[in-house]
Amino acid sequence: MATAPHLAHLELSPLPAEGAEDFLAATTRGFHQDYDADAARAARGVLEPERCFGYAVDGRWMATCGSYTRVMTVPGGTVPTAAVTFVTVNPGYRRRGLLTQMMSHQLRGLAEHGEPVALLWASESAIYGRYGYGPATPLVQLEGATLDTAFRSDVDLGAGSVGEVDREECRRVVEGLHARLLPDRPGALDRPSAWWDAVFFDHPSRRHGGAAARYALHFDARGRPDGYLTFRLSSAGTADPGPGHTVRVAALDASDLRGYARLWRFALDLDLVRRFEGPAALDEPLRHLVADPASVRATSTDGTYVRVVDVARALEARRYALDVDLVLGVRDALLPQNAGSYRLQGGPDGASVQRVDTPADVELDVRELGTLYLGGTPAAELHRAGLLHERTPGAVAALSLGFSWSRKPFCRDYF
Ligand SMILES: CC(=O)SCCNC(=O)CCNC(=O)[C@H](O)C(C)(C)COP(=O)(O)OP(=O)(O)OC[C@H]1O[C@@H](n2cnc3c(N)ncnc32)[C@H](O)[C@@H]1OP(=O)(O)O
Repeated sequence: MATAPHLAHLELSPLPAEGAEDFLAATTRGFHQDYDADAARAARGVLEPERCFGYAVDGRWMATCGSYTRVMTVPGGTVPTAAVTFVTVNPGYRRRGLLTQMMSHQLRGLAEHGEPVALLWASESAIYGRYGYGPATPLVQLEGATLDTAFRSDVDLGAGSVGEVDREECRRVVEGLHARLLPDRPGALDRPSAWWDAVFFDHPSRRHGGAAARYALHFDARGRPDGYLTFRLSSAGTADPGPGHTVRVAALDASDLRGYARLWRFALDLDLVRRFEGPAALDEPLRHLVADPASVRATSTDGTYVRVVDVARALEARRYALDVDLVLGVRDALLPQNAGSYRLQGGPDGASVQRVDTPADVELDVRELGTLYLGGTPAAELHRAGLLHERTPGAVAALSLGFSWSRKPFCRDYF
């Protein structure tokens, strides 16, 4: 007979090297999804058991947590990053502090292992601030009517073309392109080889009512692929073959603007399609290509959340748009060893950070530092909201300019 939750003995345990099955089943249940053997196989391909743990009762996981070893692009560099995932607590065990225990345990472990930054997608935006995670990569949901999206007459589509290809051909091109485009996009993650199967995994359970994923490449004037598009058509309400589909653009990128523009035209000009939607970066060029800017509606939401686990190493990993020399006073209730005053001397060529005893120019919580870290939100905005305290006049303006970057952060990888 199952143990009653209020009588269960709860002790954090690591996930054994073998036995991921029940762990994955518990996470699936935690997200109210049906267990699917193919999806579990795909998840196992990237699972790092030594980074997973939780609470088991009667040999079954009642709370789960884990992370992946990734590297994230930051302005002008990269930083080793724990991509946090699998966070669930079984309904019988909720709201008795298990998540808080798991978050504390995980953050202490990351600090010990020297991983300076943790990153996650929050299922609900109210959960993770209390653990020092700040919303760092604003995510924009684009949508509109395809027939309204004519481009400005001065948009150059170049002399290339777009053609549909199968998944394997697209994947080969994207693998090369991703490595080339990665350094230019703060917030983006590297993709160790096992991740490519996960990125191109297109199981029906992941389609959210849409049809199977389709793939297209942009070929430059000489026929070389230099851009790609992953899309699916939502078939909701369109059982008959007439017009009325929505094209969901899952990913679109190219090494130059002409390819980018032509890929969008391909998606927006699909016959029988009347609406488009898809996730994009805050600085998505599409909004500037259309003749009628109102034809592309953009709703901003929270994307990934950053948790700075080691202030000095995290700040040294990035570069700064302008020279900054500031002392930041950082509060960190969960990782007291991370709290303190740090002198940041940085600029376009690099940065150095030292712990100091001098008074801070700006005081902030580690959560706000996470929000600032990738340059997605200016410090002045947080200051206006009362979330930073300026002790030296002008310090917030300097922080805003220094932390800004030429590209907005964006993360295309869901984990
Ligand atoms: C990175 C990822 O994997 S994101 C996925 C997160 N998981 C899910 O959304 C799956 C469904 N939800 C769950 O499994 C659980 O509700 C969890 C994991 C979100 C929370 O687990 P619990 O063990 O109940 O959280 P715990 O008891 O430690 O609560 C800690 C605090 O967070 C608050 N909290 C917990 N969940 C939520 C929520 N969904 N929304 C707002 N606040 C929340 C609690 O009220 C509590 O607040 P307090 O410290 O002020 O008292």
